[in-house]
Amino acid sequence: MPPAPEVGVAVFILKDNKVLFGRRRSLSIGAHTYLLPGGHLEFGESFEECAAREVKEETGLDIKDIELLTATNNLLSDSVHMVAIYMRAHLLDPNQTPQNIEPEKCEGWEWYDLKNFPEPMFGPLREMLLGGFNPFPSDS
Ligand SMILES: Nc1nc2c([nH]c(=O)n2[C@H]2C[C@H](O)[C@@H](COP(=O)(O)OP(=O)(O)OP(=O)(O)O)O2)c(=O)[nH]1
Ligand SMILES: [Mg+2]
Repeated sequence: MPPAPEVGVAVFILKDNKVLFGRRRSLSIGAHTYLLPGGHLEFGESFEECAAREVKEETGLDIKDIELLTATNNLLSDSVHMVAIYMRAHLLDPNQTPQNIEPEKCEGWEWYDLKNFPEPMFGPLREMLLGGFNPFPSDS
């Protein structure tokens, strides 16, 4: 039997007109590419709870106004089928700055303008962004 699909939750944290990305170290999926903060959905968690937990664990940031945006469904390798749930959120305290809490996994977190997003971007995210996906609220 092939392994079951996994569920990942990733968060577009919006600050002014920028979004937070971090470049992944050589471990695991998406090695050396830029990803949003996020991780696997745990048993019984809501998407919002998972988003807040992963963002806190990886960046130390507290977020608010956590909302569902979209999902992707990708075969990332022969053995990994990932359903990724994309959320957006704002900083609870706009003056808070991200910390690199898992330096063994991530090179560091930076704010980027999506018109000029960093490369190499994680494949499924690059497809979304090149396709014009906009995580910002339409009234912003
Ligand atoms: N972090 C993150 N994961 C993403 C994104 N897009 C996407 O498909 N994923 C998928 C691939 C990842 O392997 C999967 C889970 O995230 P992760 O790899 O960061 O997992 P993690 O180690 O932080 O968390 P965990 O397994 O310890 O719960 O979600 C994204 O933009 N950011
Ligand atoms: Mg992660």
